[in-house]
Amino acid sequence: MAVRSNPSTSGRYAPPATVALENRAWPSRTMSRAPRWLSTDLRDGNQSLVNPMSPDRKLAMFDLLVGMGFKEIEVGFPVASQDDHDFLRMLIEGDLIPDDVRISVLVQAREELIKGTVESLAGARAATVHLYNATSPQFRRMVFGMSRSECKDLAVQGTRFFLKYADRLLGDCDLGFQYSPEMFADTELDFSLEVCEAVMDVWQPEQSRPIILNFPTTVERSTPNVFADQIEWLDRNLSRRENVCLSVHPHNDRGTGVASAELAVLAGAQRVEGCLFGNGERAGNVCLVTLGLNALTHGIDPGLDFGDLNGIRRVVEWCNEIPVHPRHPYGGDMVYTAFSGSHQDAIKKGFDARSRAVADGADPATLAWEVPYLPLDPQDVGRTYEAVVRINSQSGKGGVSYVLSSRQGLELPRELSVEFAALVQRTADEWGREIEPDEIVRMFLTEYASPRFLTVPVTFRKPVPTTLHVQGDPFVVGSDRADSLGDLGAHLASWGLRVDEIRRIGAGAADAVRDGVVVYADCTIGTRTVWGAGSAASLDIATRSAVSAAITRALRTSQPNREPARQPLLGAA
Ligand SMILES: CC(=O)SCCNC(=O)CCNC(=O)[C@H](O)C(C)(C)COP(=O)(O)OP(=O)(O)OC[C@H]1O[C@@H](n2cnc3c(N)ncnc32)[C@H](O)[C@@H]1OP(=O)(O)O
Ligand SMILES: CC(C)C(=O)C(=O)O
Ligand SMILES: [Mg+2]
Repeated sequence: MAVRSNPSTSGRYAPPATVALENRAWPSRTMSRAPRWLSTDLRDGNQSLVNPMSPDRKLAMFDLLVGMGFKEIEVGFPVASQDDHDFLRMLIEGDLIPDDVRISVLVQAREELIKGTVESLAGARAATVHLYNATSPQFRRMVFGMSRSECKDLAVQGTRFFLKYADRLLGDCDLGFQYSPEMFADTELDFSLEVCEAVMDVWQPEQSRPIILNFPTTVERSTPNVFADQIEWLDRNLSRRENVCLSVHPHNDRGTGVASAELAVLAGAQRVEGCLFGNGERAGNVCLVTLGLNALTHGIDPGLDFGDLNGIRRVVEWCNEIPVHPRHPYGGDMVYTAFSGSHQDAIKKGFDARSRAVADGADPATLAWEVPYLPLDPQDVGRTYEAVVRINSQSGKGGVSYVLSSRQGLELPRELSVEFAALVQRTADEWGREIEPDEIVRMFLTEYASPRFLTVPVTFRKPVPTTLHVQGDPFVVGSDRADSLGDLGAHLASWGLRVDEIRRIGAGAADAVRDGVVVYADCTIGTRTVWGAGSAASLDIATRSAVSAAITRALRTSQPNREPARQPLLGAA
């Protein structure tokens, strides 16, 4: 087969530009606090949708953002469409903007559009006008047909128009100003700086009237380290730095929007613009959920409330009419789920260690989160531990034990869990699908317990050599009060059981043993070791039930044509 030549090697795509930056500082910094966030869900997010949001969807998104704690929200491009304009008016006239929230609106550097934008803000208490024009060589050449100085002049004139109309029309508004050199990442750095300095010469930032300079990777083309270098270079070279809020607006065309934002913050960015779940043009704006929860998992308060992430996701999906990917960091359906055996084993051990620490007095609210394979405690984002472990043919004993323990409070002895996990795995292979937790519980009870004997006392005619694994406290339940495990063995022998050994397992606090004990009997029947399980309020009945179950199993499994487990087991008797 002929191999086609790769276009990247034929000169059609160029390697990224690099930045000559001496002694770059960002690689050795760590983030110590969250940046300011601006949500552009209602602007960059909305402008990228097949169906831009209807007014009720816009309002649901706005309420969500306010509820999460966003203090800066770009609510639209009011001169772009009647819908955007009307929504802005509704927010202002309906007094729907909380006092501590600043709205922002986007506009091109064109006089009539700036005038219309300023007019649309009449009555607003606090607002930022966000002016932009592209500055890259490609745009100057192909889109605007402008020289560098003409392109700079576009930004300068735009700022002047803004001042002119703002002074005339918005006397009482606490008005902020933001400028973005669109296509910043593709623009010569010295030219970006030149344009921003010229804009600042007009705006004259001061402590009481700062400026937001916002640097977008309008189309992400470089690796995040290059963007970080660009931002650190600006951080060093911008004048009036103390009155500049250095903001970034990463897109995700190369799939590195989050990394670009994080490295940019290390490089000096103080503010990040993005969208929830990474909605936005093409491959999206940077995802603010990921950024916020990345901060949280480094012990940094993101200043945003992610406590009901499923609820947040539902609103976002409804507004955007785009589903969130099941593997989306932190918010996807499957991101707290392990199917594979070794992961499940480690997760179960992690949870067990946590339970032990809590039982020893540790406060779960401050106990370090160390459960393997789970970067975040699912409960911190309103998820449960329910789906942390799911069972299919890739699963092992750790996962199966986790399900029985978390669902039913059953703490299986190791040898039994090995045996049962093999049965589950064979069944999953046979069925060719995931096995639900209830099916696993049912499968265990069907296989190892003998409901008929649960409450019926049985005397064994032939002694059955047995090792008992007792979950619960045999000394405080039922009528089998005994002073030691040795006494207990003697007592059980009086019922015809030859008990070779009694082992204690489990803490005994789980549902299954709250009112009694669970006994797992490891019986030697003929030449075989056969397990049975029984649960009852008193130890002797639980034991006889377990041994009876083992004998029944021994008979059943000695039949040559044993039927495979029937599918589905849910609801089976
Ligand atoms: C990277 C981003 O996300 S930027 C935001 C993009 N968002 C949007 O564009 C959504 C809203 N936009 C719109 O609805 C429309 O573009 C409008 C209403 C703003 C303007 O509409 P129109 O003037 O009819 O159309 P259009 O956008 O095609 O105009 C392009 C013209 O504006 C110029 N232009 C484009 N951007 C800018 C800018 N930022 N500043 C000044 N002029 C600009 C172009 O060079 C072009 O000029 P030409 O007509 O002389 O060739
Ligand atoms: C308007 C600007 C900031 C933008 O959205 C971009 O360049 O991506
Ligand atoms: Mg954008």
